[in-house]
Amino acid sequence: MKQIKTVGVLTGGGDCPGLNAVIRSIVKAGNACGLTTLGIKNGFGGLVNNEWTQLTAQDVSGILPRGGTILGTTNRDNPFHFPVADHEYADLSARAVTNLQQRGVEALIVIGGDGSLRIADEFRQKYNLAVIAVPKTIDNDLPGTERTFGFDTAISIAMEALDRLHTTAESHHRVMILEVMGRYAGWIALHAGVAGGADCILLPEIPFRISSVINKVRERQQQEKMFSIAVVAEGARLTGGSPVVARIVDGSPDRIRLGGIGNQLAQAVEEEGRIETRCTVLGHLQRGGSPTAYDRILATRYGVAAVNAVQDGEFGCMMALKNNRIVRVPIEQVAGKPANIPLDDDLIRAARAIGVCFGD
Ligand SMILES: Nc1ncnc2c1ncn2[C@@H]1O[C@H](COP(=O)(O)OP(=O)(O)O)[C@@H](O)[C@H]1O
Ligand SMILES: O=P(O)(O)OC[C@H]1O[C@](O)(COP(=O)(O)O)[C@@H](O)[C@@H]1O
Ligand SMILES: [Mg+2]
Repeated sequence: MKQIKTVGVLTGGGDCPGLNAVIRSIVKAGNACGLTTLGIKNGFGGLVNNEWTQLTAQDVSGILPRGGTILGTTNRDNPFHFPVADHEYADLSARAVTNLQQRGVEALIVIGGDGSLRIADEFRQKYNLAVIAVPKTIDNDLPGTERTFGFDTAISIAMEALDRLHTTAESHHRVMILEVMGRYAGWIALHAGVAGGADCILLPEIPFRISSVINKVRERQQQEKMFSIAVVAEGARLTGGSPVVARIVDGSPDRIRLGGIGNQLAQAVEEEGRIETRCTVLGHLQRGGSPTAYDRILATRYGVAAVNAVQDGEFGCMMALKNNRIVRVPIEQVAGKPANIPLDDDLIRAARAIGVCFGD
């Protein structure tokens, strides 16, 4: 087996805490076995536009606790459908492959989510490119792994927001609604909701009724709890309805950005339930800042595992957490597959058992 000497690494999609920890881990573990790591700036856009940066031990020094990505990222540019002019696209994937070859890059490590995985898989299929993926996203919406890094930090931030909303809700006898991210999956809402003691948790996986939320608020009032807290995932929807779209992002393959359900819910609860209600949209705070200890550890393990896969010459795989071990799963098994919360999820059951309302 030919030993690989140079790898490229890029970060794709929305940023998330722990990206720098993975980059650091790849560079350090790579150095230890004689591997040179080159950084590609700004995700797949930078691969097409030939934007590179060196990644030596010095370059990654001190980045473990830093949020974001030192490489930059984008959730737009897809090399197979690349924006070349206004509303005009071309397949520039061959140029991306040439750019890799010219730098002597023999394998590409993609740190990304579902969108990045699809692109990595297309490079593997069409060019037989040696790709390895590391599962990144605050949304935890990737199949094949029990955890993506970034998720733990996001739920910790959302939990703290819920703690803070509790004290003001209690003082004013109000309903407080927190809208969290997650795209079409409810992982952030479910985990933050349970950790933050929410009374209602509204998920994309379980369409909800306003009346059910109001009933929960009233039930609590009868128990002399004059305030209630609800967490709503940005992808949650009313029974028979669709998710609320906040904006359309041109040039992004997944053009839809969700958001707005929290304010709609607040208005409905206030009008129909006749109780003062406020909504907070947590937004990009969930993606910013320093990773938790859990995410730093997971990110470090993923980085080392990616280098091990390069050393073993095993490509076309995503690093995954299974039973607290890092394993390799074929990218083709996970790319393009949804990763929603199963309805019999243990945490949904536990939450129901302690009286949490899911709006159904
Ligand atoms: N359905 C899709 N098909 C092909 N490429 C996609 C798709 N969705 C997103 N992408 C591309 O994948 C990259 C990452 O996008 P995004 O989905 O936002 O992030 P993530 O990798 O975290 O899921 C971007 O370059 C984007 O253009
Ligand atoms: O940064 P943008 O374009 O507003 O995108 C927001 C979306 O990105 C996320 O924060 C992360 O999603 P990805 O991991 O797929 O990039 C979603 O939770 C949210 O819906
Ligand atoms: Mg995604």
